[in-house]
Amino acid sequence: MTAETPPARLLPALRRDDRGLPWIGQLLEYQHDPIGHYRRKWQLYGPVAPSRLLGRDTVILLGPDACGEALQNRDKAFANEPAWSQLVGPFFHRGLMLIDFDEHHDHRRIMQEAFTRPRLAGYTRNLHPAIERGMAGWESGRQFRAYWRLKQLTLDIAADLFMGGARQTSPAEMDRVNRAFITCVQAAAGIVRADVPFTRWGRAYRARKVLEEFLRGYLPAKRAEVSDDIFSVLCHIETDDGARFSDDDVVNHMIFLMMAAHDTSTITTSAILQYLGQHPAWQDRCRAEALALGPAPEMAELESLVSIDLVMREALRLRAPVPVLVRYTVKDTVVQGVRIPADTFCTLGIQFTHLMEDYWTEPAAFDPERFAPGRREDRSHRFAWEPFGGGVHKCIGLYFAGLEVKAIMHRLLRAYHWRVDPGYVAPIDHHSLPFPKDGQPIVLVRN
Ligand code: HEM
Repeated sequence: MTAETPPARLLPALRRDDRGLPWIGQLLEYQHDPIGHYRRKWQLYGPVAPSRLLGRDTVILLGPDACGEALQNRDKAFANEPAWSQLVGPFFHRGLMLIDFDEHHDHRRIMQEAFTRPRLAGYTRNLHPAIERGMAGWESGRQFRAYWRLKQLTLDIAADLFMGGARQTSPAEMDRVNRAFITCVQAAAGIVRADVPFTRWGRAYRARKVLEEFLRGYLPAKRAEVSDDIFSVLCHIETDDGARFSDDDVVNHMIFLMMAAHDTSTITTSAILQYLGQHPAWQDRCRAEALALGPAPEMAELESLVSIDLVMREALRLRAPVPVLVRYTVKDTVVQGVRIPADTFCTLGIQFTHLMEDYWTEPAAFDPERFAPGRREDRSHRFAWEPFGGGVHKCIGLYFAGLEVKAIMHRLLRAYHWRVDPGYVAPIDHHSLPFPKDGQPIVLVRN
């Protein structure tokens, strides 16, 4: 501590009237209205707020300064594995997000090789046929639930791009694998957190086994032959000094990547669909850009879709697919002058930051121009806009995600137009990642 640094303050005590239910604590209040809950916490305690969740004391970090400190993690006090493993650990263990410090650095260095620009350009070329196949049966003029359609689409894209279509797999087997992924993701919302039959966690333990067996079955073939799907890429990539992934690493990373890639992209595309349906002028503007390109644009062309890019950024702000990050302190640390003891579970309120009036004008309004040159409200603070996280665990797939979302929107806009009631408010389920409970009904009409 320097002479000017004031001594760290103690974490405020949790008020008697702010404890929630026995054991569950404030989980239900969060799930009912996350932003309202965090706003109240911010008013009561400021950026480092005490809470109680599922029988344990928890700290909520609010605002870009507090979240930024944890993400930068200068004193290496915040670890990912002990935090995320409590939410999704048994099902996504040893995925990149659930590895820490030196080991994480080593794995990330290898995985980076799977996301270089030439590789991304290759994935982009494969995206278009996968999207075309996935959207082939979409009807015109009839209502359907957009969220579930898009979820199926992103799963199909992932099967193609990540596993090379898993060519010897029957549709029934692929369906079983897709359902296993969904089951693992849904485990995050489980209250009973053990391998107990008929619970979300119990089902997810069995689903993880399905995924492991499936991927292990393909491993020898993927090791033997080089192809441009991510499964094969993970089998063959190597750093300059010869570091490679073991078979276990490949299986663990594949399971995590499939999970990380599909729900997040589904949430983003479905939010964009809603906002463009409610803002026809933006839809027309985005369509004009999409029509100016050919049917299967290259990576650089997708990157030139300026309006779709602005809309995507705004959708990620308003409906961050990962609204909260979690961390666990492996030693005492200080955030915003408040001492957080070792062994504390912390949540970082990313979505809350995205709606703070200090950094955004009319934060609840859909206004993609706020990201345009000249305004750049996302630069109001280094950590004002963090849908992909920050620091060493920042999303490694963020460019891939942008390309996938733009490729889907490019095809949708060229083929269809649609309207959504301006008064429609998506009824969001906040049990794990935020999704519209009504499946987001929509009518797409062929252009
Ligand atoms: C709109 C889409 C996406 C969003 C909003 C998103 C969001 C995030 C966030 C917030 C993190 C940080 C987690 C933390 O700090 O604890 C993260 C990490 C990660 N994401 Fe994404 N993601 C998206 C798409 C993807 C895609 C498409 C892939 C893979 C192709 C991917 C792979 C990963 C991986 C491997 C990590 C862990 C990185 C590490 O720990 O080093 N994500 N993502």
